[in-house]
Amino acid sequence: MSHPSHAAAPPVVRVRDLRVRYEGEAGPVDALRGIDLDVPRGSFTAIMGPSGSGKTTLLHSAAGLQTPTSGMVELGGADLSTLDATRLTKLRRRRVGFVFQAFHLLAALTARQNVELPLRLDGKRADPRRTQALLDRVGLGARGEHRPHQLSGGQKQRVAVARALITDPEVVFADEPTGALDIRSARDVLGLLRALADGGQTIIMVTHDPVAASFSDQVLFLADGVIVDHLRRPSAPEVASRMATLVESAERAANTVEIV
Ligand SMILES: Nc1ncnc2c1ncn2[C@@H]1O[C@H](COP(=O)(O)OP(=O)(O)OP(=O)(O)O)[C@@H](O)[C@H]1O
Repeated sequence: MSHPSHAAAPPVVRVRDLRVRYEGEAGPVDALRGIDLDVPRGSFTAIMGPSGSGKTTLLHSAAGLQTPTSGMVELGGADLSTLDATRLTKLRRRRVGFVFQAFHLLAALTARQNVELPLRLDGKRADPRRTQALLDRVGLGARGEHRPHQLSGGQKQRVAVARALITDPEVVFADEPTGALDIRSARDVLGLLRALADGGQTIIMVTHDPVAASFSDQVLFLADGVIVDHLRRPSAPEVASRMATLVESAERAANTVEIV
């Protein structure tokens, strides 16, 4: 969890009784079935759970990328359900940052231009000193003029992290940020995320990897659309063991359905 000095501050993300139902072809799917969550400012939270447990749905709902069926999401004090489409777009552009598994950098742009893109899309000018400071922060101070094809996977993801930070967002949401990286680059990126959280940046990350989760302050375990467990100051073996239990019971439940 966050440093004790943050304890009295209001949570940067508040989720109450969040529910998401998809109308699937084979009938409705309740992807989230009543999530309550407070995320302290400056904390690093990992979300884990078996495939289909609702991780991505939770991340997207908390980030304002999708509208829940019911319940409340508050981000930096703004209740997302009260925002019209224009305000929601502004909130997504200015107050949240995203990091994706597949980097999503534009191939034709340099690292510097990729980092500045969120500001340009918002009709703003980038301060070159700020861009340079962010490139320095992610260890790519000398690579600002490189294009994505001239960078390694880990370097591309670090550009993506700098891009997520350019608007000084309330929260950085990361969806499997190390899923496409080798072990060493993954650790570099996780170390960077950890350092950002230590510097006060709030980070929420979906991951399948217990080692990645061990860089966080707290791990939330989802199963079948509810939070069933959480670990503070997690170690990778502890996370792996809880995940193994969850996956086992998810498989048992799936088998039961087949037998019935
Ligand atoms: N657009 C959709 N329409 C119908 N069902 C959906 C849709 N998106 C997700 N689902 C279902 O909702 C449930 C939760 O999906 P979600 O992608 O949030 O899980 P997840 O934990 O992120 O899974 P994974 O680890 O496999 O990415 C799953 O049963 C999934 O099949």
